Amino acid sequence: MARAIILMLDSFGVGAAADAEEFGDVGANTFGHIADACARGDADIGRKGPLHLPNLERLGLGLLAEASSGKRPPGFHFNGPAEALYGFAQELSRGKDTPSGHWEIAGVPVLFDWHYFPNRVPTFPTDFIAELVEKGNLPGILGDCHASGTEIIARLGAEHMQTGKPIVYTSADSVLQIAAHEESFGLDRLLKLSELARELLDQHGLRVGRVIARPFVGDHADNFKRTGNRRDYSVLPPAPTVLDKLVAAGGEVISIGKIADIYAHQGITQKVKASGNDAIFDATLDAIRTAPAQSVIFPNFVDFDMEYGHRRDVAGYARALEAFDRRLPELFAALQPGDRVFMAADHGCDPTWPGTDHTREYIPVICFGPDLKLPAAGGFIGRRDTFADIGQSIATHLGLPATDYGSSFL
Ligand SMILES: O=P(O)(O)O[C@H]1O[C@H](CO)[C@@H](O)[C@H]1O
Ligand SMILES: [Mn+2]
Ligand SMILES: [Mn+2]
Repeated sequence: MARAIILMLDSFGVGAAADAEEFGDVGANTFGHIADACARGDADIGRKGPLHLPNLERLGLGLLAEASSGKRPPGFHFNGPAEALYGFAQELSRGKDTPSGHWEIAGVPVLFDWHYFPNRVPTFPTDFIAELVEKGNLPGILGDCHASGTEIIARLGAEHMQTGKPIVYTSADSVLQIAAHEESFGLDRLLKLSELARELLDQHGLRVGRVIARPFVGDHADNFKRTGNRRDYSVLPPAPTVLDKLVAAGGEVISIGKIADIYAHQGITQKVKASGNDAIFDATLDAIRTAPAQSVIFPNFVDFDMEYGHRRDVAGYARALEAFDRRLPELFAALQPGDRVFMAADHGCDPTWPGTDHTREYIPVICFGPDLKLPAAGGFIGRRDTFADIGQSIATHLGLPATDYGSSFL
């Protein structure tokens, strides 16, 4: 029975990509810089000492990071042979955003330019905001700027609760985010407003990747906290992905966490709601135990990005990686013959880098399965020219029509 499990470690980059200069990201390295900080003793909060990822290390993580960044991360001494195919990939898509990375992994790179909002105040077009205010029955909006989502709710959350004006902001990504209080503004109202924003952007011809609803709770700047009720409203991928091809062939695609939102609910047959890396890991194990042949099981481990990368929380990122690694034996035990696990990321988000945005990096590519025969010479699959090599390998494994981009490493 053939199945594919895609473990998306959101933002886990392994060193500046060849074109990092165009993004101001020369020298960025999410994995390498976390390992450096841990080795220096600078990430001893809730954990201690060098970064310890023994399971990922045996799958080739240290080896591939040396190949992608030119430097073996400190503490990673395993010289192989790795228990997986391992390599790293360059992104073909023009943006370093989540949809571009995800769609490319599924065989569809984004070769057009998204619309980005300029880094000035106001950031959004005035006619668009006027229409949003009118059609959304709003007293106005707050924000209208670039911001980090946690900082802006601390700064404007109280005013939002007093005035009823939602907080509308963006970042270096092609996103429009709306933060509003779950109770005082109302979750349903926020979701409807986000849908309206999506429609209006499309009508205004603004090719914005996602509108993101960011509900939060709390009653004071010190305790405002975003909840798991986040929703992303994406445009459709520009061509059928390997997920669409599997669905067309009668297979199952099981989204765990925010995957369904990222693919605009296309090429998905089951949606499992889960929030937080641990709950997502649990749901992944459940799906591995029950999914039929011809399935893709696709979780996104978003905490790496949302809770630690964007927050520039190095110790938190290290803790989350170590927690993920500790749970891998549960996954190994649940796998069945014919299963192939594809471990990847969608972009970088170096927690030591200036600002709070993503970083243009290579992603790790790791593939293993209980009955996958590894070449005697070792499983290094080199530098892949596009993330789409993963989608193409999935198409090969599941016997689906080839995707337009990528070459299979299986
Ligand atoms: O700062 P927060 O609101 O977490 O926003 C981040 O999350 C967005 C979507 O992943 C990114 O575009 C980035 O701006
Ligand atoms: Mn992402
Ligand atoms: Mn992100």
